[in-house]
Amino acid sequence: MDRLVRSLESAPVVSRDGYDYFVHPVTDAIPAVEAPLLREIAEGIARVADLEGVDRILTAESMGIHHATALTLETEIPFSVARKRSYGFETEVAVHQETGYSEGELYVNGIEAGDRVLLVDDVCSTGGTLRALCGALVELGAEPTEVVVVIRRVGDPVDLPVSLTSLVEVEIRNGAVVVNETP
Ligand SMILES: O=P(O)(O)OC[C@H]1O[C@H](OP(=O)(O)OP(=O)(O)O)[C@H](O)[C@@H]1O
Ligand SMILES: Nc1nc2[nH]cnc2c(=O)[nH]1
Repeated sequence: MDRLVRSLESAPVVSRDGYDYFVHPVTDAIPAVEAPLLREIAEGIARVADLEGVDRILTAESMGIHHATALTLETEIPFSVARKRSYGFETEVAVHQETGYSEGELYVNGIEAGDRVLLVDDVCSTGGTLRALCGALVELGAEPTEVVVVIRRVGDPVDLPVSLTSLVEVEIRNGAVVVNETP
C-alpha cells in the first residue's frame, strides 16, 4: 500500500462545520485519481476480502463508485450502487444515512433476497453509511458478508453487524493526517 500511504501523508485537512475532513484522491478525486493507485487499491481489497460465494459488491454513491468499479474489473463480481436519489421502484429500500458532517437518504435497488453481498467504500468514519447499507440488505433478505474499506478513520467506535477491514487506518492529529498501515 505504498502509494496509498505516501499520498495520504500529504492530504490536506479542511473543516466541514467543525469536522476535520481530509481531502484525497481516494475519497474526493482531488487531486486526480491515477491508475496505479486505483489498481493498488482494487488488488488490495481483492486480497483481504473473502470473495468465496459473493454474488454482488455494494457501495454508496458517490465516492465508493470508482473503487467498486475497479474491484469488479479485478474480480468479475458485479457491483450495485446505493444512490442518493429514489427511483420509486416497489422493491426499492430507503435507509437513513448519517455521517460526521451530513445526513440524507440512500436508496438501494437491484439486490435480491438471498444475495451474498460484500460492502465496499472509500472510507469508514462513524460507520453511519455502512450501518445503513447493512440494514437495507437485511431488509431485502440479502446477506451482508463483510465490509471492506480503503481507509478507516479511527476515533469513533463503529457498530456494524459484520466485520470491518481496511487497507489503512488514519487519524487526524493537529490538523494533519497520520497513517497506520493495517497488516
Ligand atoms: O463512516 P461515515 O461517517 O458514514 O462516513 C463515510 C461516508 O462519507 C462519505 O460519503 P458522503 O456521504 O460524504 O458522500 P460522497 O461519497 O458523495 O462524498 C464516504 O464516501 C462514505 O460513504
Ligand atoms: N474525504 C473524506 N471523506 C470522509 N467521509 C467521512 N470522513 C471523511 C473525511 O474525513 N474525508
